[in-house]
Amino acid sequence: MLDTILIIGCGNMGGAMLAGWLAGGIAPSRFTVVDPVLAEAPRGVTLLRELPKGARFDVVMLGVKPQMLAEVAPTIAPLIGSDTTLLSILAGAELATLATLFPAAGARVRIMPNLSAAIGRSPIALATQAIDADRQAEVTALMDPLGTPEWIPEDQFDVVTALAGSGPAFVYRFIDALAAGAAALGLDAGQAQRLALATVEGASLLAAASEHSPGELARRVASPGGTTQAGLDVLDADSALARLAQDTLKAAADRNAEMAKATRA
Ligand SMILES: NC(=O)C1=CN([C@@H]2O[C@H](COP(=O)(O)OP(=O)(O)OC[C@H]3O[C@@H](n4cnc5c(N)ncnc54)[C@H](O)[C@@H]3O)[C@@H](O)[C@H]2O)C=CC1
Ligand SMILES: O=C(O)[C@@H]1CCC=N1
Repeated sequence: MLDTILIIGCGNMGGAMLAGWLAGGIAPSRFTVVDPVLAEAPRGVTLLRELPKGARFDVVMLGVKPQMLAEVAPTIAPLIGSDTTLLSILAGAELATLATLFPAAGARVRIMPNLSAAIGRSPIALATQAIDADRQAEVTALMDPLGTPEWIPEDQFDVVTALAGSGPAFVYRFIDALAAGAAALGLDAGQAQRLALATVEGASLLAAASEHSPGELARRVASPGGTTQAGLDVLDADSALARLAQDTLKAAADRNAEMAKATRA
């Protein structure tokens, strides 16, 4: 059973996952957080400034910056034994690196969530090696309150990190760009922001709930010869948006591969 959970590094992403677990009804008493900077932990969660000595946890989740892994790993390794499931959300930290740094772990799982874990709506990509089926099912169950867990081959982690991990930032830029474009055309800036956000929220929810693909939904918005088609023609000219999206994802995926190289132990 994955009852007790130690989170090492509870910043933006670790904090979002903790918030999602608590909102999903998991008892706060199951969580211990180690973070030297975090001002306070949610009620009922134990907050430590240093790693506990001699304690054992069913799950140890790494939530520090990837650049810190080599420095902190030797102090974390004594906490990890064959009864420990090691989870890592570190972009670019490969399973082979985790195996070198934490050889005693009973299981090691690489995870790529995003900040929507806080509201239980994150894609959760997972990769592992040589895990027994029961423990894998327990990890999936632990991730369920955070969104939609999907096990994927590790060699797809660069692109999945770009899409699912970094993706919210790209969507936020798109919202801002829509709002700025509308403001430039004369709409009040605050109103433009509200309308842009509500439009993206409604469109996403409808796409998620609909039996139709996003492409078909776009077709349904666009009356032939109407306003939408005039706008789509700009996005589609020379595949402008598609190329921009691909270039954006490629830059993020390439950076993830570089970070993996730099993090390799
Ligand atoms: N921010 C995001 O949307 C996503 C981040 N990630 C990954 O999550 C990890 C953390 O990223 P963020 O939360 O954005 O960074 P962050 O800087 O917000 O969080 C890192 C936390 O680690 C703490 N910390 C520093 N030294 C420590 C130590 N020695 N022991 C324990 N805690 C320590 C810091 O006080 C901070 O709260 C990274 O490895 C990143 O690749 C993965 C997916 C999405
Ligand atoms: O920007 C980063 O490196 C992390 C990984 C995915 C989202 N944030």
